[in-house]
Amino acid sequence: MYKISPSILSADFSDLKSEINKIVEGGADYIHLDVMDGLFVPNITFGAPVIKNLRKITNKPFDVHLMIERPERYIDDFVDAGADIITVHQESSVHLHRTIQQIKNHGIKAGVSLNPATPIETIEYVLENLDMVLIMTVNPGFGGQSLIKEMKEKVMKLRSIIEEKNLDIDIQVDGGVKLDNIEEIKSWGANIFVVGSGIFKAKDIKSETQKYKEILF
Ligand SMILES: O=C(CO)[C@H](O)[C@H](O)COP(=O)(O)O
Ligand SMILES: [Fe+2]
Repeated sequence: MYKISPSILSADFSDLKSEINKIVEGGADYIHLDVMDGLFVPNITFGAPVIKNLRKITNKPFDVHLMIERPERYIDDFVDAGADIITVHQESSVHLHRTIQQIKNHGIKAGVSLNPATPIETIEYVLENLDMVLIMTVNPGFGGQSLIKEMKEKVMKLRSIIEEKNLDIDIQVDGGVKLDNIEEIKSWGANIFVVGSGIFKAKDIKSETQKYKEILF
């Protein structure tokens, strides 16, 4: 039920193969891939061609977090690149329900992410179509930021809606997740934890990944 999804955003981009192998050896459940377009967020990372090449390294599920405007334009490319889960932002897609269907029609998992300022109510109408909701606990765009504690109420509210409606939806938390706060975030009701700088800025990436796994079980 509880999963770690290390984000390669803080990895050494000149050596992604060995960086990814280290998190896989450490027990990473997913590989979190942050795609940024310089429009939706003030930063640019990588796109589908890079992900397609990374696909050669591991069979671990690719958890693709799209921080791009009008993501519906690129869903097919990211599926072709090997995405297992595609998460789009509520704020980036005007026809959100249609975008989710576009993802689901490929037979992969669909997630929707909410910026810190976006309330849960904006996605209640699509919840039954989703496999995952990603609650951003930082303003998206960069790794290494501090978790916004006020997101506690949002995660707890979402968990109670999911239980009330008896839905099978993962709650992923992304941004500022560290060894010293992950247990508290787990108690809010999140079950998938994205960890970027907490893992990739550590001296021993493999053993740091193992520590996150151990703390959850
Ligand atoms: O989506 C993201 C930023 O927009 C990243 O996944 C997130 O910031 C992970 O990095 P860190 O754990 O260092 O906060
Ligand atoms: Fe992310």
